[in-house]
Amino acid sequence: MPSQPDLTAASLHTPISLIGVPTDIGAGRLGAAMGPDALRVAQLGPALSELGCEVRDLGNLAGPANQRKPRDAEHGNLRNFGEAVAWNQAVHDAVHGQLAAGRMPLMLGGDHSLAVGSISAVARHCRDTGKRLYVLWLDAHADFNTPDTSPSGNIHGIPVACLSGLGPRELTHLAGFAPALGPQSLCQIGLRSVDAQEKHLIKTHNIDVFDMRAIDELGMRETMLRALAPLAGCDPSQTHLHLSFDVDFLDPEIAPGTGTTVRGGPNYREAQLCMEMIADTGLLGSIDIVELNPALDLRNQTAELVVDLVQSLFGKSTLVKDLRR
Ligand SMILES: NC(=[NH2+])NCCC[C@H](N)C(=O)O
Ligand SMILES: [Mn+2]
Ligand SMILES: [Mn+2]
Repeated sequence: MPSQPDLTAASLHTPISLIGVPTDIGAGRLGAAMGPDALRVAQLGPALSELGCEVRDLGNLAGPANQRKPRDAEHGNLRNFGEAVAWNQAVHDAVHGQLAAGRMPLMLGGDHSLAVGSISAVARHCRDTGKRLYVLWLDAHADFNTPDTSPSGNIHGIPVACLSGLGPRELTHLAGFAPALGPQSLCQIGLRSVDAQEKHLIKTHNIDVFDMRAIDELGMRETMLRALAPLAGCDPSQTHLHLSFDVDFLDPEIAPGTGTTVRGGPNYREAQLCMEMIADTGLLGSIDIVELNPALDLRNQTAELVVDLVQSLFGKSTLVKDLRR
């Protein structure tokens, strides 16, 4: 029997701020800008209140309009660069403000480019407070392209590189320093579609990766034990765990509502176990939910699944003999 986690730990009691980021400026197709509302329709806020969390919905951030442009040689051959920078500045400021106020920011995306802003803000907060930062990146993709290697020019494919200090200064230095994230502070799980040059970068940067082959071989339990091992024994008051959850991490059979599906992802129970083991750490300090695309969803089923999984991050459990939940 594994030792029981201390469920009185901080994260269960940290008040939550929902922050809508209605943009798909970094994605190849339109629709993720409607993600925040789909999560609200699926009752994300009430689902967390039901678990005893204090939840405040701060509404949607404002940002530039979705004027989609072609790749632009002046901006590293990326698409919609200026707009993505403006959105990320807004995200950075909002997240930093909520953390400073002692609240847990939960981003309702929006495409994955927003993670540059959110994680930069978390990194800045951790530097200000002397906390140790650890990021779990759940995704079918590595999002480790640079402007030079990106096959698409889509900015949602480059956030991990930007956070690692590779990319345009406007995105690498949002926190005021770079890199926002050292390789020891990042672990990627669920990868199954990684471009050749991304593989090279992951290797040279020595990023911890549990790809789908690892999950197949180890199972989700052992994968998560290993992914969370660097946090063993950490003092909750000195440690900040950030979860960046790309909906395409999930198998498209259960989560069709996202723009870049890749088959062969975690199933419902594997995803639940993953969330429950993250919850058990008691260290969760901030979350991105990204790439939900209601235009591609079926009767909001992907949004409802995400709400179900987020409930597991906050203590909903299938453990029968644990009366604390
Ligand atoms: N956040 C995502 N869904 N990213 C998909 C990235 C796909 C591809 N690697 C690219 O750079 O364009
Ligand atoms: Mn992805
Ligand atoms: Mn992603």
